[in-house]
Amino acid sequence: MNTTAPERLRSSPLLTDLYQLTMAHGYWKTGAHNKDAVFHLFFRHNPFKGGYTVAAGLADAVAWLRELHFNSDEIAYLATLKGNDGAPLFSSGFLEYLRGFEFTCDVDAIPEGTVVFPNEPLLRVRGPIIQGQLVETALLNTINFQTLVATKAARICHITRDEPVLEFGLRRAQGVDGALAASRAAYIGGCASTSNVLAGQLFGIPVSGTHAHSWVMSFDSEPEAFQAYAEAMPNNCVFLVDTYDSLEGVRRAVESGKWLRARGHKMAGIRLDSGDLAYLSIEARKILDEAGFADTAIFASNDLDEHIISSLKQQGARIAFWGVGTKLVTAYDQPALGGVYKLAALRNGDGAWDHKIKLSEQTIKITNPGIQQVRRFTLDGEYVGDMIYNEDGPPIDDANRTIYDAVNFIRFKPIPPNATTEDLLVPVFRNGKLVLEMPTLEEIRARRRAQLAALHEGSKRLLNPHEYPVGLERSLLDMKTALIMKARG
Ligand SMILES: Nc1ncnc2c1ncn2[C@@H]1O[C@H](COP(=O)(O)OP(=O)(O)OP(=O)(O)O)[C@@H](O)[C@H]1O
Ligand SMILES: O=P(O)(O)OC[C@H]1O[C@H](OP(=O)(O)OP(=O)(O)O)[C@H](O)[C@@H]1O
Ligand SMILES: O=C(O)c1cccnc1
Repeated sequence: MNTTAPERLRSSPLLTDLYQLTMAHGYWKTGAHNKDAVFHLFFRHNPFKGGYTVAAGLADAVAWLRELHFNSDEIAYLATLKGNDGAPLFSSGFLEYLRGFEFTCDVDAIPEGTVVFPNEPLLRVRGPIIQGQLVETALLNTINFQTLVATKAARICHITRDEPVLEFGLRRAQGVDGALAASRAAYIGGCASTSNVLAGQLFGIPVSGTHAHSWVMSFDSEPEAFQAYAEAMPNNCVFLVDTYDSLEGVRRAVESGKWLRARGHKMAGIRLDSGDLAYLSIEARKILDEAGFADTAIFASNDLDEHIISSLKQQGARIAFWGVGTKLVTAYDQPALGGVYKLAALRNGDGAWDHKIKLSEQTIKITNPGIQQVRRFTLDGEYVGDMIYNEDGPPIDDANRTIYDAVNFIRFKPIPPNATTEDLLVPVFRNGKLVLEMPTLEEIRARRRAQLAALHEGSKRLLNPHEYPVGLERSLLDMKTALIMKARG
């Protein structure tokens, strides 16, 4: 077996489900492969029972699409696959087609860092159906996970407010790629730094860290450990105080803090990693303040998430830096976003679009047709509703901006006429060529910050958040209803 360069592992066209290739073979064989189609990527529920979601992962999706071609190793591998009769799974003609494959679609997407909601297309692919189909799995893989973790990070950071959240997840993340993607997404979502040094090098995320229990345990006593650390790392001193007795540990840290101060350095912090973090942080704060170390910060870690942090704050915890690992990078309480990718339109022989819906017993799973765009309405700096409309439909009646719930049509909301508008999907690829100047991570973070600031507090609370209004434009609703009626005979 060939060893493949690690970069190719992440950009390979074989990063897909086999069925995408069997369908591609089918489209090619029936000659339908170049029919123009439109697909949308969306999710049906905000994760973590929350009121919003933060889009992330587009940069990786774009990187994958830019590299989309089949090299000779990949074609050779596909040629080895056999059907259940022992004959080759794919015909040599199809493999030749793949050898010359070029991505020529138009892609529009909602930029990373944007606050998004259920049923909104995060990404839209328009072009030959064989291409739109072949990219499904990789797009879902990159966008689902990073969107999930960026949202988790945003929820945690919303609760800590201005107090920095340090992402400590590498050791518990889902493998190497999961860790890197999680560090990137966590930074987009609002974390201040990562402990993952490779993510620091690759993405330019600030790195930070303290020390572990093993450092303390490797000395005969805790004071010796702190003193040796102060001497070795005088400009990065956060002492982990809970190896034996947390409050006694704080008193011992103060002694090394005095040593640091006498030499012009600073005891940056102490870290609590077990026990009652509210009580211990309050007591530690008193010890530090009384010893003249008011500028020494208290760091805390230990299986934290937004709910525990919220409770700790209610208990008056005096924690200034929050180290969060496992529950952030694994999205512990909801390990998948559930984003899907669905066909919405197919061009017919007359050159017009045939709009498609998928029916389901579950109303929520009935897809929305159209060539969708999302229009966001803002009033006095606050988002008041999002309208999903069909770019192929009649012009939007600006005098009637009512949005209709996609699942329950009798729920609707009129949008005030003086609300300003912004269309969220922007061109990313045109005819297979990248046309979007990709934003930096800092720009993405700034977008997330501004977006969350414009979202009503009620949508951001942890418990029973307000459901942000998202609905269909009237003519799209009418089209959806007609398609459902037609499909049901
Ligand atoms: N005051 C508090 N209120 C709510 N949750 C807390 C509080 N203090 C700590 N926790 C959380 O409780 C969980 C368990 O902490 P607990 O003190 O029971 O065990 P621990 O400190 O992890 O024990 P170990 O010594 O095995 O590390 C952790 O997720 C921690 O963040
Ligand atoms: O708790 P997390 O949010 O995942 O944050 C990272 C954890 O990793 C380290 O613990 P370590 O690997 O030493 O394990 P332990 O604290 O569970 O003993 C650190 O002390 C944190 O407790
Ligand atoms: O720097 C730290 O304190 C750290 C890093 C990784 C995991 N836990 C803690």
